Amino acid sequence: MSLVQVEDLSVSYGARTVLSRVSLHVAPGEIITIVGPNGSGKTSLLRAIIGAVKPSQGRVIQRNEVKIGYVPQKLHIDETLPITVSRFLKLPGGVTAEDINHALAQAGVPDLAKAQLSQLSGGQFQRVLLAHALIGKPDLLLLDEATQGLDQRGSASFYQQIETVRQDTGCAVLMISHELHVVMSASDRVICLNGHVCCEGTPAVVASAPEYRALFGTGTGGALALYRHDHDHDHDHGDHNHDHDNTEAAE
Ligand SMILES: Nc1ncnc2c1ncn2[C@@H]1O[C@H](COP(=O)(O)OP(=O)(O)OP(=O)(O)O)[C@@H](O)[C@H]1O
Repeated sequence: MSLVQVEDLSVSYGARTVLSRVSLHVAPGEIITIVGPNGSGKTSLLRAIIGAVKPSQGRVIQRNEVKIGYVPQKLHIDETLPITVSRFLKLPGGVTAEDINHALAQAGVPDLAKAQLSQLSGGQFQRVLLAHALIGKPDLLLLDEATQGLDQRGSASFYQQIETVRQDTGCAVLMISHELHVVMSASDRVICLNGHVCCEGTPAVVASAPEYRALFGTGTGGALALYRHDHDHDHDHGDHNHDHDNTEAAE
């Protein structure tokens, strides 16, 4: 049974509809990447799934007692606030030192418990946010542009970490990619959102193509893949202003 089922979901802010009749499901252990242009409703979709935004139509059905870990797009920490990683991870309450060490190890930063939050690098901070989401032992991890601000190698390394987490815990992952055409190669499915579900499919893995190497070098360990939209189907919508065909390497 699906962990989460989104049925015919629409989301509006005032008179403005930003998501229109979106349906998708997430199966246990599956990795799904959502791509789409800025403002296409990606964050709104994740927020609707966690119940932070009310649908104007349709519904989100969660499997009984499903646990969701959410890594938000941005988290503003007051840099003058002295707070250690360990203290930050304790904030949900009822969290033991063992839970913290375990989550940090799963997130690939076992030695950061005593570090100051404000002194972490971008990549370390993302991993601490990941650890925060992992503390509740989620069945589903929701990641909103978790690699934004990281360089390609940093993104690849983060994606490899996510893959390890999936292998170790069996959790499903629904993540938003901040790039239209580059996704985690371990994605089982890629869904392109543009207010509605524009199209979906598997990522074309072209790690050996010269174009891919030119873009990403060879040091990413195959964690990144280009995604090419598969346009077998018709597009009746007039609102497609993003470029579908810049990844010739996937041909
Ligand atoms: N709370 C809100 N109130 C009003 N409008 C909002 C709100 N949140 C988002 N929007 C608008 O809804 C649209 C979709 O936003 P959303 O953040 O879901 O898109 P996104 O695909 O995640 O964008 P980005 O890639 O830029 O992060 C945007 O035009 C945004 O300005």
